Amino acid sequence: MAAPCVTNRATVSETVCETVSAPGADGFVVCACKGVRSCLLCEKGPTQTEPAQIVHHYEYDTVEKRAVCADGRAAPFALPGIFLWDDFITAQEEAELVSHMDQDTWTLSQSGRRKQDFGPKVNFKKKKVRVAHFSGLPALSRRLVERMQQDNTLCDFAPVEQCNLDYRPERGAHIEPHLDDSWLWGERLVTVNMLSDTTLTLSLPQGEAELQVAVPLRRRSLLVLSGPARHVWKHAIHRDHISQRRVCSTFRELSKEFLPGGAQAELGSQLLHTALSFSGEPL
Ligand SMILES: O=C(O)CCC(=O)C(=O)O
Ligand SMILES: [Fe+2]
Repeated sequence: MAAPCVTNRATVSETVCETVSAPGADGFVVCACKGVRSCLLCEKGPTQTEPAQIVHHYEYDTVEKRAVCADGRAAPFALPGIFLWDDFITAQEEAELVSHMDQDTWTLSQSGRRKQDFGPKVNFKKKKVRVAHFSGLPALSRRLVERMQQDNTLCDFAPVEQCNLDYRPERGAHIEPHLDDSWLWGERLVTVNMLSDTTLTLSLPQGEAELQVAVPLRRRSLLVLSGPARHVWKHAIHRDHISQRRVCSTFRELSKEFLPGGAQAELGSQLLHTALSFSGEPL
């Protein structure tokens, strides 16, 4: 595939992140980055870079549902597995949701993010799930889940986990390109985007180069990733796509192994029962 819309991508090399004990400008006390992750609190100078990589830039056309070369010089291609629902929530619901989140504790996470988790405690490496402290999805999510189920794409969507993330530009918050787990988590990843517009970047190696597709995420919209967009393309939120505070809630369903007929169906049913009680407190 010819793709002339190109830049060089400098890859950040490992930044060892010390714990910062003084409060930052925004009142946060420590940084939680580990390994290659970093944020503006722990980056004390320019980070070292590895040789630049060629990147071919595309934009996701939400009407045609395909990736279009940013300068129009290469052929568009289909990118299945992206569903966008604009104005999924109202401005009033958004304010209420974020205000509730802000009454709970936000836990520091990697790459300058903060998070709140409503779900089982999971060790993905050891493939262990602990249900003990899980009390369900938050009460306010009941209405959101019921609304999701009104669309064909999500009519049988039954989430067992909700993760709220808080991204702020002053912390350089972002999320590195990654694939979500698919041992425990099922086909659809559903995210509600709040407080500001942003861009989700999908990436795929292409020989020595990389394809990147910018997917616009409007404030108050809902995004579903499935199929190739969930399992083949990595997803990321780049630091320079966070220009104002952004909060999102990601809902995840169970994989086949944890559904009726699967080897861990009993555990799955227990998780679903708890999740959909909507009486959750953050872990
Ligand atoms: O911030 C987002 O929209 C994506 C979050 C994400 O990819 C994740 O939590 O796995
Ligand atoms: Fe993810």
